[in-house]
Amino acid sequence: MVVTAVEAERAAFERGLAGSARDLRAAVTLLAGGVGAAMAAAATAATLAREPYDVVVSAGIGGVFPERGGLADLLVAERIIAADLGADGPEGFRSVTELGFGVTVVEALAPHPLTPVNGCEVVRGDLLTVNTGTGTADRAAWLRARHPAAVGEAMEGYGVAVAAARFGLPVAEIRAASNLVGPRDRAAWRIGEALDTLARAAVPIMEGLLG
Ligand SMILES: O=C(O)c1cccc(C(=O)CC[C@H]2O[C@@H](n3cnc4c(=O)[nH]cnc43)[C@H](O)[C@@H]2O)c1
Repeated sequence: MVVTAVEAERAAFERGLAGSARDLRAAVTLLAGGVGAAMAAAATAATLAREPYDVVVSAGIGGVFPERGGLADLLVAERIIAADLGADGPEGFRSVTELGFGVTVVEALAPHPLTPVNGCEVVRGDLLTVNTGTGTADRAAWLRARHPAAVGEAMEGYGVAVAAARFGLPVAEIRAASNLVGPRDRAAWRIGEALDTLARAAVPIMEGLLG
């Protein structure tokens, strides 16, 4: 099953699968589950409860750390990390794991091999799940310092990962970079190009995961 946040991402993935030689479109359930980890977790869990699946993929657009990649690159998670789930205080932020409440880091299936998709680089590393999209250099620097292996951020991966784990299933997260993580610059977002990358990556992603 592939879980996106919004319909445009779901449709892009479907468009990509429609071109597959083997009938991947029939083999893959595509779900637009909503924006944010809570919406993603609820939608994923509700769907997983209805029928069995082999693997769950969180897919969509996301922000890329500019020193790790560029716009329209494909980001592949090696780990999915809830980056701002915790508590702030005078000594700084502590994750819920550091507070003794749970797990904020989930190992991900990173499909191999995933070679450049129509000229776009494939960048592997940690993908951060945030509740608030980064909009300042300070926030980007804070995330970078806490997560040196992070390649990008989005808002749903951890929710999908938690739901998949509840059903004993492996999870992957794939993001096509629509924007840079840093000071807010909405005019610089390249959502159309990112959706094209997502469409072109759909078949290699699913072949990499399903074999
Ligand atoms: O308007 C803004 O400044 C802004 C900043 C970050 C995120 C948003 C969204 O509306 C994101 C909603 C949607 O897109 C994914 N996404 C894409 N890029 C990012 C990002 O840099 N940080 C977090 N989420 C991102 C996200 O997964 C949501 O599904 C607006």
